[in-house]
Amino acid sequence: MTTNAQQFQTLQALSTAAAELFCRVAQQSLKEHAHFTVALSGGSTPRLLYEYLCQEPYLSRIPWSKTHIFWGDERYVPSDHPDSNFAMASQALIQHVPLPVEHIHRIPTELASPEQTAEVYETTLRKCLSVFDHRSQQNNLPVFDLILLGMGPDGHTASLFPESPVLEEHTRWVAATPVPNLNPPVRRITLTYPVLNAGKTVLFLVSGKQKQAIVQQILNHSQEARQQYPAARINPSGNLLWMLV
Ligand SMILES: O=C1O[C@H](COP(=O)(O)O)[C@@H](O)[C@H](O)[C@H]1O
Repeated sequence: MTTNAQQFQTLQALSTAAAELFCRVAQQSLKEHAHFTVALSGGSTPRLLYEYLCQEPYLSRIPWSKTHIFWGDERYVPSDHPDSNFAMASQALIQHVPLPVEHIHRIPTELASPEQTAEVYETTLRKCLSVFDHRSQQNNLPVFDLILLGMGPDGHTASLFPESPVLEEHTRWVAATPVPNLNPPVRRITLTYPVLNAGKTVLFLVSGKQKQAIVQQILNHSQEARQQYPAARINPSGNLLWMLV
């Protein structure tokens, strides 16, 4: 794994750098295996990146007809709900680019429960990624070309929250999880560590002064950070990049 951290002065500068990286990874992936697979994150930070990707100079550099979009996590809400990660990405990006509809692999939150949603999404990942042969040699895990992640003020990433039992999940690729301290409780669906850590390039986009101290502890590989902050346990086999503002 190689780790790299970059600090930016503005969200615009961060989003420009992230858009450049997105294009580079997409083009490289196409050379390697004729597809580009990306897992998107939710939250507020990546929205500007998504808006940039549907404009030049990025739009025409992305092989949309060979791109497959997945999600790293989702709230268990309808797909047009204001809290839906799919809805955000759809409004900011997907509706504006020539992406074939069958390449949009959203987390199906219309199913009867978050558990069933997680199971069905895992089956989707297994089917799609075996067709593309995006599997790691050793343990047959799916290997996304690019995984975008964010980090919450409690150190959560995707929907891996501090002290959640899902942090210890080693077998399932997708899991349902409660969100601590929320009333009424909202449930979520998340990719698990084995999948996130199999990513070829993992890019964290983190904004907010209050998160900088946590990121520093994570970058210093402190043992406390590893125990306290789920984001600290993202150690992919591929490249790990942090873009901070
Ligand atoms: O809950 C979530 O938040 C994190 C971080 O979001 P941000 O608003 O601080 O950028 C995000 O990565 C995750 O996908 C989302 O579900």
